[in-house]
Amino acid sequence: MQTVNGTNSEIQISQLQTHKAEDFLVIEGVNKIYPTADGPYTVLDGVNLKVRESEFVCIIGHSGCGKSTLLNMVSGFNTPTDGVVMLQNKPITEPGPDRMMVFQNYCLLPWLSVFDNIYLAVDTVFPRKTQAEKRAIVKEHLAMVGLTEAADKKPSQISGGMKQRVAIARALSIRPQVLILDEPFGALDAITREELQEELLQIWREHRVTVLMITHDIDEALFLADRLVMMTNGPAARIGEVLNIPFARPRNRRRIMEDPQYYNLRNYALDFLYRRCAHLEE
Ligand SMILES: Nc1ncnc2c1ncn2[C@@H]1O[C@H](COP(=O)(O)OP(=O)(O)OP(=O)(O)O)[C@@H](O)[C@H]1O
Repeated sequence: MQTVNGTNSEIQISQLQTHKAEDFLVIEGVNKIYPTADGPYTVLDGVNLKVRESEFVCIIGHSGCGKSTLLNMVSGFNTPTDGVVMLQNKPITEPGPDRMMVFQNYCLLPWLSVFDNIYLAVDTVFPRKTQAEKRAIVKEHLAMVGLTEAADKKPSQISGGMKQRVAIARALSIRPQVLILDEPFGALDAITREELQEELLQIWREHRVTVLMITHDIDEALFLADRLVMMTNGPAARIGEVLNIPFARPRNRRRIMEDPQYYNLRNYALDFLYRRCAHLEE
């Protein structure tokens, strides 16, 4: 074995670590068939994807192609008909606090305050921590999303953007390894959406959490992701192509939009979604 600046064992260890980092989350040969009144309905057919630790991956595809079905298998709320989804070499068979989901419709408990919505999650996952420790975690995460002042408000008293900040803070407060976002900003106005994208990038940078995010917005994906996974149309959808997004981080929206590569990538993705994914299906 060739050695460079070190012993054989050092190189073997670094190779192992590289291998492990690349195989952090593995989706392998996944098919999903739903039984329906009209017979079996194949939603996903042969989906394979490897996600590195701390990677930010966006998933795009036409409505109904099976994006949520796929991410629900990562969260453990759904299971593949064939194939396997593994996190750090362990098959995912059920939901767990190592994988947290954030949905478009926030899913906050309306009768609890902002503070208590997060506290409930922290208390459930860390029952042995003291009350003071749990309150400190909640405060830290409220501050992270700029909502310290809104701690005592009920969800009905805050805006959609604030609700989504609470949902993100709640998801991160239990320190998941994977953050799964299902169109999290789909219901927000354009300005709030851009603000939250910036905040999400900052949080991701600080927490180094692995992110899987469904979006319908190519610009959002180009701003946020390391890779954009483009799915073919359903039924029997699969991953058509994966686009590497090369922009340096930290990203500046204006700067990347001035980069000629931006429009090449954007046009490439649009072409895939509106022309080639249909062709692939044929
Ligand atoms: N439990 C189920 N039984 C039968 N069919 C289902 C079930 N769940 C989802 N489907 C169907 O599977 C397909 C994929 O649904 P899914 O929600 O995963 O798509 P999606 O790409 O996330 O859609 P959207 O972008 O509109 O949210 C759809 O045709 C849906 O109707």
